[in-house]
Amino acid sequence: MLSGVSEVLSSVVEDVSEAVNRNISGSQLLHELLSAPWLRALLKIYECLMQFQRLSPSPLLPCASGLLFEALLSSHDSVAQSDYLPVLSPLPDELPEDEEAMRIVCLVKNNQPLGATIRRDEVTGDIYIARVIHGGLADRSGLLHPGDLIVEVNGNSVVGLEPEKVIQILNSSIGTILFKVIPRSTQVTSSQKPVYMRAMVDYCPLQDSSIPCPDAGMAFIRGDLLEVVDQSDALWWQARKLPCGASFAGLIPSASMLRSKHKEQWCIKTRLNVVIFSQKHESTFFPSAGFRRSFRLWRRTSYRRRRQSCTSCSPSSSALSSPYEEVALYQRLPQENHRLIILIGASGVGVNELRKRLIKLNPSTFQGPVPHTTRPIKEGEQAGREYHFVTKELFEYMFCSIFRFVEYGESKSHLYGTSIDAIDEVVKRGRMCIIDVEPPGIHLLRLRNLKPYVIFIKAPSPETLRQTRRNARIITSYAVNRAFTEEDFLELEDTSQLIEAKYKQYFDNVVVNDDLQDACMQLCSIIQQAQNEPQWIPTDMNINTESRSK
Ligand SMILES: Nc1ncnc2c1ncn2[C@@H]1O[C@H](COP(=O)(O)OP(=O)(O)OP(=O)(O)O)[C@@H](O)[C@H]1O
Repeated sequence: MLSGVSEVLSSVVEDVSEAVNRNISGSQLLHELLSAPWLRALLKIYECLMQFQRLSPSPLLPCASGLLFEALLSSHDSVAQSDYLPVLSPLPDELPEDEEAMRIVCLVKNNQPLGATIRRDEVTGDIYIARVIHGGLADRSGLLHPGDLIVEVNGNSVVGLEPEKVIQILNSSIGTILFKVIPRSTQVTSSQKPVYMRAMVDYCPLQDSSIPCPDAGMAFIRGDLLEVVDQSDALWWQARKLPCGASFAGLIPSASMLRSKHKEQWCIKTRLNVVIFSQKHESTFFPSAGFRRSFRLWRRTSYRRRRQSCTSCSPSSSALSSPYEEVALYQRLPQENHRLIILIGASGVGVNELRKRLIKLNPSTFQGPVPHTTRPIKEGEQAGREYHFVTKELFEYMFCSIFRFVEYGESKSHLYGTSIDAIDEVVKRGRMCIIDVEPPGIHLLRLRNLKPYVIFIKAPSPETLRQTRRNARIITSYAVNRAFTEEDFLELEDTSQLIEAKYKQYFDNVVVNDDLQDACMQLCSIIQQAQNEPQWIPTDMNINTESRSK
């Protein structure tokens, strides 16, 4: 009867097809429905199930009796969805305390150094990883750490070997290097944020006998911007030079290390009776008497004397105390005061000429500070326009007690000077203050509210000076105003180099004053950038507050 369901269906379909032939309305639709394959398949399943039921099947395993079909399918689904990884047996509870886990590290050698230094324990003869260079091969592998004990390199036991011998094995390995190491029991994970610093001294690892690994050392010169990525060692830091070229860092002496090195060198030199710098002059950061012609006074007679005092290449006392200066990126906001623009250069190079031209070019933007003087006011002059006319007592008070002068000088028994207040006045008025000072004057102006941007006006070669200064006049005293001589050109180049060598760490930019027009245009664009684009500035601009109050 059950198998007859399909047969009944077939005969019904036959009848319906006859009705289709006779064009009876609706028969076509009914025929299609009854001939549908799904209906036939469904009937087939039904027939099979009925047949099984008739046979009364029993479960193969006794425990499976009573299983519901849905439960079976649900079990199948949950098994199919699970991951079954091999389960490791648990560690025994009583492991011996001196049990050491060995780690096998495989590094693929490329053109870069491995980026790790080693040291030998003099007592045990064990070889350890001393430091891992940031960004190097070993660091990027994440598998070698300072303090790891190296047991084997490429199958060679290194215990008791001289570090040089281990290096030899490492250097002679081609392709991959297999280390067997016992990791340091407590791993120190260093997650230091980089600190940005400007180098205030020069350093060359090849001339430093104390560096643990000269090959890993990084040379730098004053003014270089360094990204210090690791300061975990008190003596040796790791850093990269910015803008960043290398992917891995180099070793540099820490600030305290450099301080003691320079102190040592300084002591040796003073013992040899070599005058490195005028200690009194540098420690107070106060410029020697003498000032630029922008004060309408003359200073050139002291040219050679000044050269000795302010352009010696030796480290200054400030560099000795802070061999690195921490810096941060600063972007001036439109509502903030403009940064002070300082022009520095050898006397006669054209600093004053460039400054005057900039102001003439855009008098509503650029302005110089009004100097103070003790001389009496002349006819046609206006107080606060040409000069601030003050008494000698007030001038001396400003100079001695409140340290308000950036530069000062005396001419024909009258005192002249540029004060910080006069600079402040220009800045507060929303103008861009542009000033030329003697190099030591930079220190006094490194103030948070002024955020000075220092541009070095460099002398071109004597050859270019000869060509460009044919019609220029040099004023060597009130009485002498003459053409440049060959000696002036050589001296200009010489002094320019000396100033650069000593003060370059303070320069934000350099302009070579060859063609006057070009130099002026270059200055304009640099100043624009200084005011509107992010620049690295010392994190603490008030560094002179302390020295000035001494
Ligand atoms: N690029 C240049 N080409 C030709 N002449 C120049 C150039 N720069 C400056 N001069 C001329 O050189 C002379 C000296 O320049 P300036 O007075 O500006 O020197 P300075 O650096 O301010 O030195 P000081 O502070 O001793 O006066 C001036 O006559 C000036 O016009």
